[in-house]
Amino acid sequence: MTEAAADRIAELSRLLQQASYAYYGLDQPILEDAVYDRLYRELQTLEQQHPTLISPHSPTQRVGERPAQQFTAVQHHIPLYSLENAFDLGELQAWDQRWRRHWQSNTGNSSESSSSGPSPRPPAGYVCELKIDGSALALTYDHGVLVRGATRGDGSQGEDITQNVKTIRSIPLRLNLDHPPARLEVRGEAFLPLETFETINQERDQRGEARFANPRNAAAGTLRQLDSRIVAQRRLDFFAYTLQVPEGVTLADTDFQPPQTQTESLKLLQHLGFRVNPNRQTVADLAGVQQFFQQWDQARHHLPYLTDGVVVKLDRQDLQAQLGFTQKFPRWAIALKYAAEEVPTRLTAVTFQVGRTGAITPVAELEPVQLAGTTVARATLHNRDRIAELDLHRGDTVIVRKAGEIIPEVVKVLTDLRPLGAQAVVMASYCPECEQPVVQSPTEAATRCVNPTCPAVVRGALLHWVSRDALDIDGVGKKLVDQMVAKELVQSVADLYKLKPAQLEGLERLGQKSAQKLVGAIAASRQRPWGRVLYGLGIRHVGSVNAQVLAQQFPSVTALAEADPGAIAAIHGIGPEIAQAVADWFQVPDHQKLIQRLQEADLQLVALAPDRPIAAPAPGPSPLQGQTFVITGTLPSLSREQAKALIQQAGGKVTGSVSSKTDYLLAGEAAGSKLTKAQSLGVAVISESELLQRLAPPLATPGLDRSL
Ligand SMILES: NC(=O)c1ccc[n+]([C@@H]2O[C@H](COP(=O)([O-])OP(=O)(O)OC[C@H]3O[C@@H](n4cnc5c(N)ncnc54)[C@H](O)[C@@H]3O)[C@@H](O)[C@H]2O)c1
Ligand SMILES: [Zn+2]
Repeated sequence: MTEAAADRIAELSRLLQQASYAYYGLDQPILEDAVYDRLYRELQTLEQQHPTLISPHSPTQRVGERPAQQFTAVQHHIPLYSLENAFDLGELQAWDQRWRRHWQSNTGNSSESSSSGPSPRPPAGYVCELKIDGSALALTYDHGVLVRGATRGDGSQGEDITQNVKTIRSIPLRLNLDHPPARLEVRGEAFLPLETFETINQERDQRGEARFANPRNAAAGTLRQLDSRIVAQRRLDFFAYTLQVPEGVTLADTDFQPPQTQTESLKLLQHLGFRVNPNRQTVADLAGVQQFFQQWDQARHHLPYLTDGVVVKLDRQDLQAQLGFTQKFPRWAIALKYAAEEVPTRLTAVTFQVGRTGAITPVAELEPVQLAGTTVARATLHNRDRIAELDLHRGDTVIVRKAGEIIPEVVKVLTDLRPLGAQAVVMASYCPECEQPVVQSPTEAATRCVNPTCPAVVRGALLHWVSRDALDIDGVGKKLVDQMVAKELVQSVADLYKLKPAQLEGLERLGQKSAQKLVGAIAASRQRPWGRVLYGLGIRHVGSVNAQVLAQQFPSVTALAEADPGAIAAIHGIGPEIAQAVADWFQVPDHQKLIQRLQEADLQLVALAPDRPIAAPAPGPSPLQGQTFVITGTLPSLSREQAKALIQQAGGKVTGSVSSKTDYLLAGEAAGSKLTKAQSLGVAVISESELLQRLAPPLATPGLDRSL
């Protein structure tokens, strides 16, 4: 185990070092920040578990990079630190506990508040500031005059970029004080507004130069331009966030009032002539922090500059002084990061999924990670070509991406972190469902199972058929479809229309009544118009909109099946690709058979006026033969449409108004005038369950010989 850990530590350190150099030294990152952060965290955790393996050169032991050659290196008067990251609220709370414990042990266990429990609570307030995605600057003002501007560098040594800093208009060259102290240090973030960033990249494109990956690198690169005139053109901006009085500087005889809190510091910085980010808030507790964080999660996207989190700082500067710094971070501040869209994780296995078209999708099974606010344990690998392109191997560290609502996908493999002797991942050659050999399409990347009775294909076809935009059959979900296919009750969508309640009863969570209801819902789908049926067939490229267009132009299945692909392609909005897919579909004998069976099952394969009466009842027992029903009120479980279909299927007739010819009024809740009329005419009034009982006996008894 230690050996594996040592290997991983070595690999991670090497990669992070490379990335850090590319990032700070060249301003051309090779990793996304979020990916860097996670790998860094992994290294940190491993080092904590194996402290003997920590090297003094580990990326966890240092801040930033040494200053580059082209500028004069300068020693910072006060070191610049990095910030610790919290990736969620749990980590924020852990930080809160940590500083409190540290404070307790360093201040002799005394609590300023009256409580003396295990967790001391010095009165804390927090300042929430947006974490500006730019480059840190250290500014030195001697007697109120800007004398030096430096990059952070490795935290103790930075680069002297005073000439460049002086071009930034939001940095005052002289402080707004009549009697300034001998020295003041100001820190803040230099950044490029998004708009400027875009312009710079366009210019770089034109000159054939590499684009900057993000505004932060562009800002850092700009600050280290040797020609200050270029810097001046680029219009960097600056937000100040720290004001410090170096040790030994006396404030007597000055008009400088040292601030006691970060809140006061920010106000004072503004007064001194700096731009301070207005989007900040002083809050009493972590709930306030959370609220600020959430508020800016969306709002930050409307800002003209990039932010990647919220910096939370203890407001009281006496607390800050008592807590001090670790080797890299202040103990009194933390960066709460917004959810990333790309993170690294490890591939544990590759599985294969069969879709309704038989297409086989390789799926990466992953060590679960938090990504864009959800836990991700699987990601799509798309197809065979993609696997090859990624050069995916078992045990690889991969980068998964999830933006917006998109399904997570593997976008990259970190080959530097590949375990020794790892085996390449290859596409399945047999269908994982039916074990038939798969077929590689000659024209596209897809690999397919071409077995028409492959359970996965049948299940997919059924789920598509019952979906909302297709036949919209209520109550048929994935679970039920899985069971119907597994029990071989249904092998084609046409089989649905032959189902009897008795066959469905006993399937998981399906009683007599719900089986009845389901058959009713299936029967009701016979009324869906031709366009929906066409969409339900699941012809490739024929989405619900295309299906409507086709159904309008070709008012029957025969017309469409016999149409020339050229005629189909000529329709506005339909192209040759769709036309060919339609023509091909009708060529397949299995599909022709399906159409015939759907015709027999009385589905709408012809466009008709919408008020077309319901089709003739399906063959079978007709317990309601010759009886006339009227439906009123809200039924407890069936929709009116479903009840109507059930009655008609059993040979009954449904009319709209009660008369002496009405045999039954099927009444639900809130039945009104029809009920009164039925009662006055002496028409029998029945409930939904009474109706279902009338339908049930011949259908619900398994094994009953219905040919009697
Ligand atoms: N992509 C890569 O390959 C790569 C390599 C190295 C580092 N990085 C990135 O750099 C980060 C580490 O760099 P870092 O040490 O600069 O830490 P950091 O950027 O995570 O946090 C510290 C910095 O935040 C900035 N900051 C912005 N707003 C602030 C505010 N209101 N108050 C205080 N500070 C504020 C300051 O510049 C400060 O130095 C990592 O989190 C990583 O995302 C990326
Ligand atoms: Zn198969």
